[in-house]
Amino acid sequence: MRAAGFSLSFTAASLPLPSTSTAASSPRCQSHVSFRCSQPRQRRSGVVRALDERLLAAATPAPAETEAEDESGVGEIEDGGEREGRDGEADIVGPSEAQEQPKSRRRQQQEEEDAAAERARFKLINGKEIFQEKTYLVGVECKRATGDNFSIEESLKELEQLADTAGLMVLGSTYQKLSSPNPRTYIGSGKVAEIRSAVQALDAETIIFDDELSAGQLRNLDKSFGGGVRVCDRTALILDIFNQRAATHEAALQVTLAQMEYQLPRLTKLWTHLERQSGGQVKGMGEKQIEVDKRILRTQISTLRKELESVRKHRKLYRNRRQSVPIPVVSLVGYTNAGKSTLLNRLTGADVLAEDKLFATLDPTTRRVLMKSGTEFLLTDTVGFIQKLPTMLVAAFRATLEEISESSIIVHLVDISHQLAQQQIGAVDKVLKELDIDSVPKLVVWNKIDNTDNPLRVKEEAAKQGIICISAMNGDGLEELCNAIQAKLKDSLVLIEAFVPYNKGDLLNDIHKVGIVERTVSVLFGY
Ligand SMILES: Nc1nc2c(ncn2[C@@H]2O[C@H](COP(=O)(O)OP(=O)(O)OP(=O)(O)O)[C@@H](O)[C@H]2O)c(=O)[nH]1
Ligand SMILES: [Mg+2]
Repeated sequence: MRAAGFSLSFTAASLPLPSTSTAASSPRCQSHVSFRCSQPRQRRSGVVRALDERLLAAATPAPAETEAEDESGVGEIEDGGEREGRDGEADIVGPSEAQEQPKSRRRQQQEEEDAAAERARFKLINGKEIFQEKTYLVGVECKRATGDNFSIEESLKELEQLADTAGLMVLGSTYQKLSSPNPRTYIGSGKVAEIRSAVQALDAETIIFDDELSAGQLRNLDKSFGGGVRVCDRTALILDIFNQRAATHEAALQVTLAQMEYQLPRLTKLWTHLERQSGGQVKGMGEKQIEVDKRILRTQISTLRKELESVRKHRKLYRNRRQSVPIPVVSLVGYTNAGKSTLLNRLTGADVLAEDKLFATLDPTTRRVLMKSGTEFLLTDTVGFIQKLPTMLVAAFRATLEEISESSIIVHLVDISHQLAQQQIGAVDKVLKELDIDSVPKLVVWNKIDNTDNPLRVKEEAAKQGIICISAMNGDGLEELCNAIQAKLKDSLVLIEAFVPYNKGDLLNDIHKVGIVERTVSVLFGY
């Protein structure tokens, strides 16, 4: 008997594959506050919603200070009412009908203009209608912060970008230098008064704080600013963006879970007026109500967790099935807006949304990349990171993010044209460490080289550090990147020696795809 075939030495991986995303709609809630406005804002949408909104609407009486403010506001906006009064006085001196008519026409015109301006504030973002709330931003610069961190100006600039992504209209911002944030009100009482004046002058509707506020801080700030202004924090804003952008069932479940966990300790602020009404009884109405609400919320959280678990089990099964094709997986990680989706689209011809907004991507997408050498790998694009990433969000997205840990290598994409590239690298490394995935082999890649002032100098600097420079936008450096990925993959693959009979030649094709063939020897033996 004669046997002939190829004796091969090749390296290959056997790794799990992340799932590919599918589209579905996410839940969205509406907010309700209506004040100093010529038209009711029934479709108004803001940053702290859902249960907060329902409870706030039912429970919060307008504080005296706000009522006074509202009255003046109504006077201001219902200009017509005031004029009518003045017209009434004028009647005594006898205004002619001819004089009244242009006035009422002017009033009507004014009302129409106001209504048009109000309508213009509804923006369509990701297919959802968002009301552009007028927003004011507040931060604290802690003196003990280390030099590695974002400066307060930079952090507020990023908060402004986040607000813009959420569809808010930022009117201004301020910050205070403190040794540490005030435990009662985050900022000092003088600063609270200053912000109150600024917010009134600007007619802002929402104040967003640059750090996560405790339940107590939120309650105290709510009281200080009065019921007419919504107070929320960076975490609520990020959660809101995630809520707006969640496109798959799993992402929507994860975001809702994170939102509920955020709301649970903060429910107290909504019912305190009922506690006051109870007149010092041992257990006030509010206290009972809040216990009921917390119980409802806890039940919802545990139902959500179970649902999420079953979705994940299903996805894991799907992933395990795909593991039978052992193609190495390369995960793209990086700060939000670094260009991950643009790179995936460029390398694979995928059609993932890539835009100049933060958190454009939430759900992982995986596509095949075929290199010139004939070798294939799977490239996964996933959610971007940000400094001060809310812990409940990291927890909720842990399962999605942990898939990164099952990759052969991680490509850390950096927007090198960004002023804060170094800080962003630090923030990404921190999250990778938190997720325990800093041990996966990593390739650092500088993107947006075309957007730098001096690309040549940046390339020289990168070469010194063994870093690859690319432009996902115009394709510069992509071949070099693929070669570097291939070289790095080789390190993570295992060596296999195999004998492939000539009559099983099709296997050779598969081997070339899943691994890197190092040596092929034609063998003829037998009888
Ligand atoms: N000039 C330039 N712009 C780029 C490049 N790569 C991406 N961009 C732009 O950067 C913006 C963000 O790109 P995305 O691909 O959405 O970034 P991302 O990392 O996926 O962002 P998230 O999904 O939010 O985490 C888009 O406006 C891209 O057009 C590049 O190489 N050069
Ligand atoms: Mg993206």
